[in-house]
Amino acid sequence: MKTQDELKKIAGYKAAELVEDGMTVGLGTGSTVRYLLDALGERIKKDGVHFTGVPTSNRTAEYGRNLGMTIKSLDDVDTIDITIDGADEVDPQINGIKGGGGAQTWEKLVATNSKQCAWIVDESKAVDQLGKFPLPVEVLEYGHHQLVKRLADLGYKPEVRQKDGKFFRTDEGNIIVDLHLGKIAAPYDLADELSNMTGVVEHGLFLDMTKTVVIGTQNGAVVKTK
Ligand SMILES: O=C(CO)[C@H](O)[C@H](O)COP(=O)(O)O
Repeated sequence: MKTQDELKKIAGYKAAELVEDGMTVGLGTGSTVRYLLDALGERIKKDGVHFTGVPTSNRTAEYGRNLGMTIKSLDDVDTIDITIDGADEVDPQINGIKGGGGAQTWEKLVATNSKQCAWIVDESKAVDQLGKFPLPVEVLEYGHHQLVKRLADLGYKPEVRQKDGKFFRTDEGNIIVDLHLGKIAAPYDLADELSNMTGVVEHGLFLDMTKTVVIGTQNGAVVKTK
């Protein structure tokens, strides 16, 4: 029986095959993406593959640079050929929840500006319905008390994310409110509702953003497309 970590590695290494010489590649964030980066680092060393990485977090930028990758900001590239990123939950329509690592705003910006996207997950992330994983919402600190109250009044069970006894901070210096929804019956409506709330920077519902998911399973990598 392979561990969850081994399944993440299977997905990350498989997805590294999607990267071709000369591409500009959006690089996601998280522990599964680390395996992707390791695999790409090996391809740089062994095969001399050259690509430009556009990171979705400072963590990914640093990890990639240490592996010898050329790293550029989204603002310094014209197009992104493919973005490969992790996810916290993926449903059968290949919609997902992202932001467990608090990077969903940059992740969505990079994904939105990519010609194609692929997600890499271990099989525990494949669900029938989104919502068991708390939905991360990046918000401005200013006014967050009022926003959290509003979210609570809507029944969304908000919780301000903490780290080491302080607010968790995104790379933009904002805070994260996790919504404990249990299940999301109408993800498109919820996405619109959250996007329209003043003070919300970006939420972790990623709808119709990718057609491909690479799943690490006990039987190897399974690639699902729609
Ligand atoms: O959205 C993310 C970070 O904001 C990650 O992709 C997501 O949380 C999955 O992480 P992991 O691969 O560590 O399980």
